[in-house]
Amino acid sequence: MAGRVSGSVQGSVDGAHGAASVPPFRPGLEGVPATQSAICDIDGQRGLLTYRGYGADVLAANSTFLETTYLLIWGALPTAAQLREFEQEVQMHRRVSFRIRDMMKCFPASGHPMDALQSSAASLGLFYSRRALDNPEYIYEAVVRLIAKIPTMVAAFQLIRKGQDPIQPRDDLPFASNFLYMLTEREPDPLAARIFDACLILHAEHSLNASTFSARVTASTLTDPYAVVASAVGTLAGPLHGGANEDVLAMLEAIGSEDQVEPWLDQAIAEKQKIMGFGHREYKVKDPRAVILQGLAEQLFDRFGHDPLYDLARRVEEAAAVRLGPKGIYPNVDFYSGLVYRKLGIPRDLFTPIFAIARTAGWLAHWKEQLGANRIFRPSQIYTGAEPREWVPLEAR
Ligand SMILES: CC(=O)SCCNC(=O)CCNC(=O)[C@H](O)C(C)(C)COP(=O)(O)OP(=O)(O)OC[C@H]1O[C@@H](n2cnc3c(N)ncnc32)[C@H](O)[C@@H]1OP(=O)(O)O
Ligand SMILES: O=C([O-])CC(=O)C(=O)O
Repeated sequence: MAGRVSGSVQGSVDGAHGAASVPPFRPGLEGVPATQSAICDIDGQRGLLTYRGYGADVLAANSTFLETTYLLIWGALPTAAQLREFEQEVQMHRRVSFRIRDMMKCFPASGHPMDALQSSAASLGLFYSRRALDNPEYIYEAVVRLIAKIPTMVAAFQLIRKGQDPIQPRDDLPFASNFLYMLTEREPDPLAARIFDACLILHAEHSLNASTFSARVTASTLTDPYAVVASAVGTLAGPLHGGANEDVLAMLEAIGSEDQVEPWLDQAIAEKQKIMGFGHREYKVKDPRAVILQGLAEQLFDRFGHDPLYDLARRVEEAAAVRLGPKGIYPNVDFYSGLVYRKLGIPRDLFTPIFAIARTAGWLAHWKEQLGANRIFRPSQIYTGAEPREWVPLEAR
């Protein structure tokens, strides 16, 4: 049967017998504006990314993750006093209830840390479920709690699954250093901490990507911010989105050596496989974040020793440019981030949870923006199922 649009915008899909004009169906909503937003802008032809008008490259070089979080959520750079207060509040709320830690001890150690994070993020709603969505203080407190506690939960699951007790956050350490400390039980090298903080800035926001769209749809029902973040975490986990960062390293290992790059790519492209860490709905050039992350990886290699997987990654980029470049397919943010995290000694299945730590800033900025001009998301669909038909009793089927 021909598709039929359900809902209040009626008319035929092909326009043959309906007076109302129906927007064309675009799989994946490609090019369809689904919201208005003042948070982030992407110029996908020139490879430019700004948060609230500031270049992401400028922020990565000069700001901190908490300052950038403030900027994203409240729209302007904080004054020194505002930043100090925000940092102190976040620091005071880093601890996670022993009940949540005990719950995490019941999770299977073999489970993926993104699943552990989604469940623990949602569980925060059990403790702080009050919804005062029109109260700026409630918004501030919820932002502080989520930004502060998500990293603690990621680090806690890492230690719990190794059979250890989670360690408490260190009040004397800034955000990035404290996370690395909670993960590794060692105070990180200052360069490593600075580079990690820059990675968080680069992953903090990216307009209406799949997980942020999820966050906004969930927010539009006026549910609590813990449910908003939990639904976004679940969306980020998929291999077409944030989950690609761990698959990139698996792909590089599968390729194995530089002489295998071209035959491996040729076969993968012939089999219509997606090359992980390549391609983007918005960018038709190399993702500007990939350029910066590559530079950060090189800084780490200069200081802590080279990684031969990086040479392989560069060969893949070169060979892929010839084959996929003409289609506008280049490395995205996930291509080089794993090499940075690997050099920092972070286990591979924590790459996407780290992405989630950073993106919580963007999700919350969109949550707040959605609440400011809310209308529930409820698009229409094109029905392609059966025409109304007669019920057939079980014994007659
Ligand atoms: C944080 C992030 O989410 S960044 C993205 C992380 N995801 C990945 O790295 C996974 C690999 N990449 C992809 O799957 C895609 O490029 C996405 C999901 C990022 C974007 O998808 P879309 O905009 O829907 O592009 P779509 O999948 O329709 O691809 C368009 C064309 O480019 C090709 N293409 C896109 N990405 C790739 C890729 N990574 N490798 C090979 N071919 C690709 C498709 O096969 C398709 O070709 P065709 O027109 O000949 O059929
Ligand atoms: O924008 C997208 O579709 C995916 C992405 O790069 C991100 O979320 O950082």
